[in-house]
Amino acid sequence: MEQMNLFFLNLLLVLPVFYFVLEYTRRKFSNYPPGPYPLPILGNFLNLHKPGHISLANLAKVHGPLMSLRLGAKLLIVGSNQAAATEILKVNDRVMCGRRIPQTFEAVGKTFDLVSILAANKCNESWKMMRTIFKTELVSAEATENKSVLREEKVKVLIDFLSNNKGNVVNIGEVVFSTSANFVSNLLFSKDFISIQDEGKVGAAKEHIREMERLASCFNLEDYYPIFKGLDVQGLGKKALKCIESLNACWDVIIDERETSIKNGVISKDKDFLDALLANGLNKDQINWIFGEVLITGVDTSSGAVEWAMAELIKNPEAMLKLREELTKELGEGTTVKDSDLPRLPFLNACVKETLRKLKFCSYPPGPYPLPIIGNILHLSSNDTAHVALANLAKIHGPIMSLKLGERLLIVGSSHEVATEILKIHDRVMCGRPVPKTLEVLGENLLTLVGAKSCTENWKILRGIFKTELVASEVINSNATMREEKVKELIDLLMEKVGKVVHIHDLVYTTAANIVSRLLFSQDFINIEDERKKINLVKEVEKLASTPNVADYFPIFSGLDVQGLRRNTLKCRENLYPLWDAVVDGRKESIKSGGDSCKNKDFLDVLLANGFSRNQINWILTEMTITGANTTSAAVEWMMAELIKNPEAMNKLGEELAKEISGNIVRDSDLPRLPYLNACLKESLRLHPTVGLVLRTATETCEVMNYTIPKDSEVWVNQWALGRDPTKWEDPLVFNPSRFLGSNLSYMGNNFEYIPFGSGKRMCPGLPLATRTVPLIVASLVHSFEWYLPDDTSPHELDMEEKLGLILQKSNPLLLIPKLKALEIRI
Ligand code: HEM
Repeated sequence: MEQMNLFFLNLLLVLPVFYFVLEYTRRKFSNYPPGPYPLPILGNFLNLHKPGHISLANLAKVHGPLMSLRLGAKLLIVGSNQAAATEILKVNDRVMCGRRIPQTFEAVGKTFDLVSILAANKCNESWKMMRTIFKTELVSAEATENKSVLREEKVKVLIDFLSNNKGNVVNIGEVVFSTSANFVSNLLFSKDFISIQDEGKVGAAKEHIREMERLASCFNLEDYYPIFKGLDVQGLGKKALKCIESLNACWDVIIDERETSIKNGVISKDKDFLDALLANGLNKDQINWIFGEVLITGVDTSSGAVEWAMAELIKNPEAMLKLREELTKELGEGTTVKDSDLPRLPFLNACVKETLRKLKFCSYPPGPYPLPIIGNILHLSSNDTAHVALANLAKIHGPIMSLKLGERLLIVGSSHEVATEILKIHDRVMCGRPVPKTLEVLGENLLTLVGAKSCTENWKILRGIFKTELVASEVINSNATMREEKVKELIDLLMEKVGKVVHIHDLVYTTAANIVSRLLFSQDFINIEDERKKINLVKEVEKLASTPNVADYFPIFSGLDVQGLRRNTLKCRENLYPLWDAVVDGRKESIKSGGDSCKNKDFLDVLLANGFSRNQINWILTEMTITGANTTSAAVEWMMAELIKNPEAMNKLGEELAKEISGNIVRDSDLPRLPYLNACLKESLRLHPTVGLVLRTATETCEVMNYTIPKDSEVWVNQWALGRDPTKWEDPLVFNPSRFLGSNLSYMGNNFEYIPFGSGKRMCPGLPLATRTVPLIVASLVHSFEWYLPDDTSPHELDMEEKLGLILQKSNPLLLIPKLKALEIRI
């Protein structure tokens, strides 16, 4: 056995040495250009941690303008100066005319016997034929000149559309996409492809085109490791086939119509690209592919350039003014720009050139080194919880960072400037929320606020109902007595536990869940005495929803349930939904029998009146209980922990309560007279924002702090890091409620150094309820009892370790012993 171990140990030592000797010899005798040393198997992948073009530019500074790198089993040569470019693209152009086609499209090519311009791997006969047709039919000087009227017509449709939408928000990228898609489609087959009004269709076609682009640029193991060739382990080939089929369906009808017309002898005198392709004997699949290629290369690039040019002009009012002046001077007020006017507009031309120059450099924010395949997952699985790990990374990489989590791009903002850009300036775009694949098992049409992937119609309706039925100020005021009653039940229970150790979070959880359930369906959900089973059920759903699901980061796993999360979610639903079923059935019965007619309508009544299904209602009741109960109890637990750890603050709060509260019970109406209590709440939320990270997704591509944030990237704002930013807070780690006394700083989402409730469209709608419930509970606990740590632990030994699930909670639950105050406070 020992000998075996020794053998393997020797092998381990010898293999790397052998590899480096081999690589050294190969380099020495192969005369490849210089370059960074490749690692075994991986090669130089780790050298490309920034967006490829930037890493390569940096490497060229070290290794020279002509470099060689190894990517897995592939050799890559990179030229980075004029001389290298001339040698590659001019002197050796004949030899260097191949193009690498990603393996992702290998299956597509084989299935459809494609001909191609963009994706031809060499300059073969079919490529030559296609290029000739392309040049003569689409982009020859004559064709360009002939089509100037067509271009002007399409631009006029755009201008008319914008004139009809004066004062409305328009998505420039989308409408220009239609204009440029129709211009190209008229060249291809003499028809508009997309109606400018039809945003939905624009979206679908655009999505297919974008998906193709994404798939083409996706890292595919097969490209670099021949051992994987043909296996499609990442499922990219399968996806590409599906995407092509969806794209093809868009113009199959057009090709069929044209073929029928030609068969029937109906031939238009203006021949177009489609006529030329058919005349050259291309079949339908081949034509579909060529249409796809031309649209991908022609439409998205032009509409993207217009969108960026407009964004630059809006961002630079001086340039916009100068351009307006040029247009007025050359063309006069209010005239339409003609194709023939362009040569007289040098500043316009300069603006386009400058946009294209900048576009070349647009890149993702900096960030730590992503490993192949797993990306930066290890950076978030260190000993620190995600918010702390990200705050530490931000100290190195800056307040806006990009990380790769498997195949997902994650952008993280950690300063108030970045938070302002994400949650205020780009709020409309950043209003998506990442939703774990685990929850998809609950059905497609979930009724959800927190889990709405974007601000859908159902989300709007639900947020409206939430605001009017749960947190409108008259509702909050009229429910004050209910909240006081629930808190009194908690205090009464604690009276029976005087001298014993109590679990603060669990006790308050019941109170908070019942306050929310009273608002939702006018009943208690959990028996205050002890209903651990129900608490556990709700917490289990929460745990499943917050457990990272590999399928979210590696789409290859999306059809599987490797961690059993979906199976367990279904199991949980089986146990939880019957509890809601009983509530909903009871309500329906009572509505039928007319018994509810004199009762004030609650949230459930409104959901039923809006015709939401049983499955939808069950989920929203689950979600509301989770968000309402857990955030409130975690906030109370943190606030009590800080008060215990800081006896001075506890004494000061006790004094304020003794002075201001006339009876034994703290009332809701007392809260405005308790500024120190309010300051304690704010300070506790600063150090322990209950959500930790504000999670969003970008619903469109946009630019934040001059970096590109692509559509569908996850965007997190680290509110924990904002609350502890030493450039914004004096002694940021010290619990000092007095910093908020006399300060205007509020949690209403306008001060971006302090956003415990988030900000913008998706800001916490429960704020009015939380900011009345949390201080009422804490004030009642402090006013009624003295609090001690078990086992004579001294306050400063209390640990404040955190754990981050859906919310940021105390890692070790706060266990305290209540003792009656010297002057007994009880009614
Ligand atoms: C101290 C207590 C609480 C804190 C610190 C808190 C914090 C937050 C934060 C940071 C967000 C994300 C905001 C964003 O994306 O900009 C959020 C969302 C949300 N919160 Fe709260 N929350 C609290 C209590 C509550 C309560 C009591 C309820 C309900 C009864 C609630 C319901 C919600 C809902 C429904 C959302 C999702 C809104 C949407 O996506 O449209 N929260 N909360």
